[in-house]
Amino acid sequence: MATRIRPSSKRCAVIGGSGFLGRYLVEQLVDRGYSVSVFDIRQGYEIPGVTFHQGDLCDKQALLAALQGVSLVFHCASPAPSCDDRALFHRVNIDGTQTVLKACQEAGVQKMVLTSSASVVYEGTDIKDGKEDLPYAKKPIDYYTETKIQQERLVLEACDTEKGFLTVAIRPHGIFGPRDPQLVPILVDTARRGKMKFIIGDGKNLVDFTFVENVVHGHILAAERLRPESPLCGKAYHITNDEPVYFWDFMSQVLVGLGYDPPKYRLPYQLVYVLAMVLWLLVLFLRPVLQLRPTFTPMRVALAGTHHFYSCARAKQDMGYQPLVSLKDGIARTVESYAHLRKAA
Ligand SMILES: NC(=O)C1=CN([C@@H]2O[C@H](COP(=O)(O)OP(=O)(O)OC[C@H]3O[C@@H](n4cnc5c(N)ncnc54)[C@H](O)[C@@H]3O)[C@@H](O)[C@H]2O)C=CC1
Ligand SMILES: CC(C)=CCC[C@@H](C)[C@H]1CC[C@H]2C3=C(CC[C@]12C)[C@@]1(C)CCC(=O)C[C@@H]1CC3
Repeated sequence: MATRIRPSSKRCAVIGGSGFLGRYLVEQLVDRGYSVSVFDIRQGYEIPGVTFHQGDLCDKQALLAALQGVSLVFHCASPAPSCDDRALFHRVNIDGTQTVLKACQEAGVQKMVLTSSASVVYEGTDIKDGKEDLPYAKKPIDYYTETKIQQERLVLEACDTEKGFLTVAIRPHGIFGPRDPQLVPILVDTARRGKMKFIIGDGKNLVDFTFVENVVHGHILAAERLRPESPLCGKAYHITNDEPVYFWDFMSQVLVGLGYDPPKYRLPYQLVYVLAMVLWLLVLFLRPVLQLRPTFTPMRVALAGTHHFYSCARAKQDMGYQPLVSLKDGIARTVESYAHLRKAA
């Protein structure tokens, strides 16, 4: 029989630690004196003292090897929302998360912090100052959201104070910052292709964009405050910058910061949404013969034209959360870091 190493409270594992958020989390944990193991299907970087375990989270044996002696697990792995592969989302976010839970329990892990998403309650229509008690979306906008809902449910239901296995879910929204592979690169690519000329709707829809270091701060606070007697057990928490911003102002600030023109012509939201729907149906119809990836998907149009901002009052109350970096500073640091994506003079 394999000998089990006794878990140490400062020993943690970050599943998905090679990703955008995961790497920031690892760096901050190391700075705070944790000993960190990363488990991911890819190794993106090296940090002295951090152990990398390359593997698929659907493989319990591979996970067990990485979880030896670990008392705290952060699970922030997921396929990218843009991949649109239902089977993959299901396999990783649902079946894989069940495997992670089993492996944690077998390895004697005591706490697990899941990176969920605020979009688990979003159905493509306005959410203003949404609280955590909103019901899960009955009609999720995509497969990513559908499987994030089931993932969050599984993790929160696994919380069991008697067995000594505690869980909590963090729901960030619109994470951005230096090294983000999605938001700024998609935006710049769209601008370079001359498709960032239009504002969808009246331009006054408020949205949360959250600087990555604030998201990390929320995760670490949650881990450190998660105890058998604490209110965090089995609960979900919104973590945002707590400064909702007009979606189109945020986009314009990033674009202008990088030397591109901001969008200025208005298009009615309903019209663009219907056009995106038609285009999407056409793409589905042509899929057997032609692989197309339209910029304007119904999901993206909804994100760009509706309100979706969330209250983080519960995180403030239960874990003393306050954002550390303001939106203004976060945008400035992000723009500065993407010098290579600046418009050529
Ligand atoms: N980026 C955002 O705006 C938001 C992200 N989230 C959540 O935050 C988490 C982290 O997201 P990002 O850092 O943006 O994504 P990312 O794509 O940069 O990182 C995800 C990591 O998971 C790893 N991974 C994927 N499948 C795996 C598998 N089968 N086994 C092991 N590792 C696997 C990937 O290799 C990658 O390193 C995800 O759970 C995502 O759903 C939630 C809300 C907003
Ligand atoms: C707050 C939140 C959930 C942000 C999510 C980030 C991405 C979904 C956005 C990042 C760049 C955005 C973008 C569009 C939609 C939403 C994003 C992909 C458009 C495609 C919307 C329609 C346009 O006019 C072009 C936009 C490019 C950038």
